[in-house]
Amino acid sequence: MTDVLARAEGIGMRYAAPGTAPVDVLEGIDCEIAAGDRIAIIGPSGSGKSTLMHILGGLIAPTSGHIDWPALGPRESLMPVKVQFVFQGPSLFPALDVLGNITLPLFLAGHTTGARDRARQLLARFALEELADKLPEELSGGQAQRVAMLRALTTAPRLILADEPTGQLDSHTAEHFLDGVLELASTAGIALVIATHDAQVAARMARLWAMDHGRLANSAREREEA
Ligand SMILES: Nc1ncnc2c1ncn2[C@@H]1O[C@H](COP(=O)(O)OP(=O)(O)OP(=O)(O)O)[C@@H](O)[C@H]1O
Repeated sequence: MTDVLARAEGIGMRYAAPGTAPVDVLEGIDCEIAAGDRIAIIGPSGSGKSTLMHILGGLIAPTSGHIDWPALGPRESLMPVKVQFVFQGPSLFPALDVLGNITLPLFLAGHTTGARDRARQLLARFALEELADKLPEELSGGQAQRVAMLRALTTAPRLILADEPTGQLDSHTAEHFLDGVLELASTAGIALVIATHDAQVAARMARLWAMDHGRLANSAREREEA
């Protein structure tokens, strides 16, 4: 059985809005995510990190190249159980409390029994249990980011793609939170891909992908380890 979760070959992404010149935001990207991988994607703003993650998780299709998910199946089967996203912007549903938000993927997948208990345990694991009944508008940015990550963990997906998941946390809280996430991901066999501008977060991941103007350059660290 293959352990390749996602495999991209020659991926390109061209945005073409009516009346404007087309823009190539990704070009010629080859990459692979294996089961249990820990990958940091770094690179300047606008270099294409989010776009690449959205393609790798099947949220959008590339305009050129090929992508498949050998160990997961067809694109339409990926979400919400096998692949989860943590988006850069606010992504919690305003009308649901924190428990409702965390359990949403479980309900969508039909796993209703014990869902709220499981979510409470997850919150307690991160000392966030006092947030359980709060609405998203009552949370700080950093609390909302952590709840979004817990929502991604709740179905124990094979792959989580997280866009700047610690961007609104102070460095101590970010490190502590990441410790817990990495531990849970290891226990549950979840591969984690994180786009980050935080060097300390990137250093915690086993592999480093460096994006530059829509291209993926193998980083020094990955070259050294090859
Ligand atoms: N839907 C879209 N239509 C047109 N252009 C887009 C679209 N989405 C992204 N882009 C452009 O693609 C480029 C790459 O954006 P992307 O968000 O992938 O970069 P990023 O590296 O994640 O940036 P950041 O670090 O600021 O989050 C940017 O120039 C952006 O303006």
